[in-house]
Amino acid sequence: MGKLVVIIGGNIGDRLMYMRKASQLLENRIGKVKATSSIYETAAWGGNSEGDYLNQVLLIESEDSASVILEKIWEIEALCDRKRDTKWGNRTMDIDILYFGNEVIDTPNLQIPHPQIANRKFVLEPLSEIMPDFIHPVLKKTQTELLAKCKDQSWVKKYKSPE
Ligand SMILES: Nc1nc2c(c(=O)[nH]1)N=C(CO)CN2
Repeated sequence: MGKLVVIIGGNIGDRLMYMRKASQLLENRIGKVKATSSIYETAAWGGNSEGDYLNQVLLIESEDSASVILEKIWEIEALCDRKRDTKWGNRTMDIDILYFGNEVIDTPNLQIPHPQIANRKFVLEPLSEIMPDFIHPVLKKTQTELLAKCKDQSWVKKYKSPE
């Protein structure tokens, strides 16, 4: 059983609906969701996005290998109306693997831990909420320590659902 940590998010369409749909599909196809962060509203990171994102981190127990998980994630993104898109462009749903236990994987289409974790507040804020003491298997720092050292100035705030 591997502890999979993913971040889900999107910035176009009915953002909350896509977050719920993605969580449900992750649970049905990949494994039981053990913990979820709050949903955060976050400034678009990178040059090509227009609207603000919703983001959430999920901890999932899975029996699949990392490569099987990646294929399932691509299917789930497609079911959430994800179109072929530009790097860092607008999207209805993006699912990124952040950690898979203490595994370190470095292949062209899969890098675990995700190489940008330490640079992104929209990732470290929800990670610190649900697993503050988890030690990054390469950087050897906790999520709280990484957040404290992160230089990203973009805003990240808890999202209050309109309903
Ligand atoms: N705040 C935020 N910005 C992004 C995000 C995201 O999930 N959140 N995803 C992107 C696609 O790689 C590009 N920029």
